[in-house]
Amino acid sequence: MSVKPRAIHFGAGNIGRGFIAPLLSRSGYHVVFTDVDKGLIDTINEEKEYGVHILDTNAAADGEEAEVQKIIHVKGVLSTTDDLIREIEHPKLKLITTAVGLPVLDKVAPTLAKGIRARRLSGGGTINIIACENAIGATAQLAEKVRAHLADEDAAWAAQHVGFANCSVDRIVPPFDDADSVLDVGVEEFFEWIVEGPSLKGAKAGRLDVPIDGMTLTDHLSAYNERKLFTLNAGHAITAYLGHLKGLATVDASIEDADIAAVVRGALHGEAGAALCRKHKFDEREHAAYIEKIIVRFQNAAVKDDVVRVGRQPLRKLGRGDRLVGPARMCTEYGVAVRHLATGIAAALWYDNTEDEQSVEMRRAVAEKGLEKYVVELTGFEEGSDVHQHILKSYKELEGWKKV
Ligand SMILES: NC(=O)C1=CN([C@@H]2O[C@H](COP(=O)(O)OP(=O)(O)OC[C@H]3O[C@@H](n4cnc5c(N)ncnc54)[C@H](O)[C@@H]3O)[C@@H](O)[C@H]2O)C=CC1
Ligand SMILES: O=P(O)(O)OC[C@H]1O[C@](O)(CO)[C@@H](O)[C@@H]1O
Repeated sequence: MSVKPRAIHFGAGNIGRGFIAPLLSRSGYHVVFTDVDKGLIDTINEEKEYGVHILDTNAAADGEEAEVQKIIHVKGVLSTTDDLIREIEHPKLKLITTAVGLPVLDKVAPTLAKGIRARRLSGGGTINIIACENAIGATAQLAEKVRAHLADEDAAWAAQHVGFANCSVDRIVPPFDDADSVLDVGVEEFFEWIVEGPSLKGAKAGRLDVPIDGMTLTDHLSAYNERKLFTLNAGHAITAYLGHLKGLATVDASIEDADIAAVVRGALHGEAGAALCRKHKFDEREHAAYIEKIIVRFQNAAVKDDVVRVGRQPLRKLGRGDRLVGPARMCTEYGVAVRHLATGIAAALWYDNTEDEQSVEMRRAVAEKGLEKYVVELTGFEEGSDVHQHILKSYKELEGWKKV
């Protein structure tokens, strides 16, 4: 039996293979992927390794080959079988992570509950669970869903032996098909994984028994979470929706457009950034540098990130606490005028992609309910309020941006 500590990662997709597993693997964990996709799990078990290609725009411009990091000795188990429950019982298991998409946590929760019960009955030790999804408090949401499936004695055991820690994950990992193996992934060099330290359980409370190289622990996660979601994700979404409107295919092409870059910079520096600095007391100069570094990441042509990937599921992205309406609401709370963010929200409302169910539902609702009422329903900004008016005004103006 391997003596290595083990980690199970739910979702062997882009973030799982391209971000979380590489950090776990280089920190000495044996990584077990679990996924609903049988073909993917079979391939993981056949190939047992894959490459992480670092997509660096400068190297690509100089005609250099991308650096490839090999991830070896990985294993896969199908998430719908009892093999997964046996993995959760495994005495060497230390950590469970997820990157499946926020709505899928509903499906992961009953399996985790079953695994926690099995672990208790088999005398297993303490584990930690971290949901690496693009949402504030994703692990807390998962914890609540898991508890709903636990019997009292299992819940009592879990309260002692299972840590649920929220986190913020940041690395752009688009779909990648420039390699021979379907398991290979292409990633930007940058990454940031910030985890709520006080929620971790183990030999020493507040930290992992086997630390992860590249993971930062913090006592102030909510500030970092909002900083990331309301900057990286906000700017990314605005770039994608405006790019789509102008008929541009990728994020790098969109951010090269001067009109789009002006809206993105206006939204991030003068609005979301101003509100974040007021709320969390971030140093203004450091925050401005953080924003500009993100814009350089968007400009990375080697990443070739499709606007339809970044704009996927617009209704989720228009959620009240999410990347567009969230910072706009924070602005109103901290006395910052909302203009460019209103343009971003309007651009999201224009997002018309028949292959995206949420886009279809949203465009139908705009037509059936009328924009005025629908904006109130989605954003909570009252009809006639300053932000509501600016969303409507931008929506009209953006019609002129549409590629005919
Ligand atoms: N791709 C990126 O650059 C980033 C993504 N994220 C977040 O990470 C999460 C995953 O995103 P991606 O990796 O891009 O998606 P993806 O679609 O590449 O991977 C998701 C994987 O989850 C699997 N899955 C679906 N239902 C499952 C279930 N019930 N049990 C186990 N596996 C299941 C899918 O088969 C797929 O392999 C999302 O919440 C996303 O917002 C966060 C930061 C960066
Ligand atoms: O994964 P989501 O929430 O649909 O949004 C795409 C966003 O997530 C990322 O994949 C990573 O943070 C970004 O590339 C993008 O802003």
